[in-house]
Amino acid sequence: MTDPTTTVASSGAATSAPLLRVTGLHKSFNGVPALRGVDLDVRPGEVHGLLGANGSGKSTLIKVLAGFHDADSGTVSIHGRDLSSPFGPRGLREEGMGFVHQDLGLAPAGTVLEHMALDNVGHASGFRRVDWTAERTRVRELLDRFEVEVDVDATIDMLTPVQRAMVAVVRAVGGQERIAGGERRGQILVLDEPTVFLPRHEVGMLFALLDRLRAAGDAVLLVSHDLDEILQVTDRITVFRNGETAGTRHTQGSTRDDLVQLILGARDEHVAKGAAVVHDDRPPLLSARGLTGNRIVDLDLDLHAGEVVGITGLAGSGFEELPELLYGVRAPRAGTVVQEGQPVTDLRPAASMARGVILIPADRKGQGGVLGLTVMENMSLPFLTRRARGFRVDWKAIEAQAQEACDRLNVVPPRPEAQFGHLSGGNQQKALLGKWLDTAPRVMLLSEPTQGVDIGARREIFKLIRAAVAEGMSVLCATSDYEQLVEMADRVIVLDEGRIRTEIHGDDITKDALASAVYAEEAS
Ligand SMILES: Nc1ncnc2c1ncn2[C@@H]1O[C@H](COP(=O)(O)OP(=O)(O)OP(=O)(O)O)[C@@H](O)[C@H]1O
Repeated sequence: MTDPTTTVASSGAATSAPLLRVTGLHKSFNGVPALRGVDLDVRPGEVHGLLGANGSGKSTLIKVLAGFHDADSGTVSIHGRDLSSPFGPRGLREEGMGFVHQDLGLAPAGTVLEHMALDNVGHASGFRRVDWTAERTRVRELLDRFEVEVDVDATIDMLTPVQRAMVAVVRAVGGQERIAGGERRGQILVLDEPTVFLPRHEVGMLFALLDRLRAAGDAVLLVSHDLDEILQVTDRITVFRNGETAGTRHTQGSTRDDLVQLILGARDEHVAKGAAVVHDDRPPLLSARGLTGNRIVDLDLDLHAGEVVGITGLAGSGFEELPELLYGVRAPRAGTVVQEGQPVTDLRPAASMARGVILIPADRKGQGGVLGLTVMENMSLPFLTRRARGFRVDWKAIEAQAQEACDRLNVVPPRPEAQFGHLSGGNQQKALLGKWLDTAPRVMLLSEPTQGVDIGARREIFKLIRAAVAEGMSVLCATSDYEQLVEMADRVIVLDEGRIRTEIHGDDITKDALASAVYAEEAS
């Protein structure tokens, strides 16, 4: 089923000898294979995309390279030198690899200088005096070289999101430069979904930094689920499918459909949104009047049965805040909320849940699920009391329900007893969504619901949500993912500085229309 790696003649980076070559790498967890002989090569001066459905093995490969897991077999060669796992706790860092994970690994109170110096200080053997003057010069030079304009004495919490991401990138590259010493070798930087937490308008700044790494002869392995982003920024793309390499393509000449086909092993199946049957003859399921929060100012909103309402805007425009205000995670400064004609007096999460209003937060690891519990335990949390008879909990019924939900949602692995924290990110999100849909909510408040979710699973999630909406649920979806809004929303509200700038309906919701509404000049 594996399609041999395509080698297309091209100029420059794509034809030089690889900086990193992975051959036949295997890794199983408790006898279940996660990597089944993957191959990958990354060349100097290229940004190489790594794509694959949730659970296809991308993170497992990165964790092997980073020394977090040992591979069962296979080789990795860097700069032409063959190495075999285990690579030790520092992984291949000493060999010139740097890793930037989604959370960036930066402490809010630490300064840029402290973070960048940490690698040198931390790995010196025994006690060593830190020559702060020399470190300051080195760090400034490094930041200047990559044109990252930040004050080395600024603490991380003073930086913008993209500045933080750029510091993490330069830190990863700089750390290896120092370790390698002497003549500068090409570095290999692994970036795991770096744009997920970035405001849309800042993504370009990070990509410009990747261009500078490319020009310096470094290589970047970029993991992402965003096909447009991958097509925009990479030179070549490797796709994993079920722990195998499904193929490698040159980006130039590849289309979205080609990639979807490689990822899913099937053609893209667009889910038609269908005409919404909005019940605006009845009282809205949820209304807000004069709602004011930290960013949102005096907002009026009605959510009717049978509709998906999108809300978007620039980062900081307030759209991110709305689900939390309506759910009661944070108290509004002013305004009223009415549910089906009844004023809401207790606007707190537990009371919202009891009224059938649920929130699925963006940060699923931090807020949505309990990593140490099983899938079944996570899925059953919302209705444990309903499944209890006296002091006894009907675990058989819970297990049957969890199994049914895993099958329906295509959760991999489809085992309710699997530990939730061992599921890939997208599968965690599907499991969480499944549990909430099973509570038959009246109103679902979503915040970036398919972040880190692969294209196949996204479609499944959209289908489930549309089905629940057709039954009379109402959805508010706060996201900066325009594609998601095009696919899902019946109308989209665009916020600007906390106020409604415009509203786009039905077929007028296109990526272009959303982008121009979001970025429109103040004059509008
Ligand atoms: N520590 C672990 N224990 C057991 N199984 C694991 C562990 N880590 C990963 N797996 C399994 O290995 C497979 C590959 O997961 P991996 O996280 O590498 O996928 P991924 O491609 O990174 O997915 P995503 O895009 O969702 O992040 C999955 O089936 C996952 O459940």
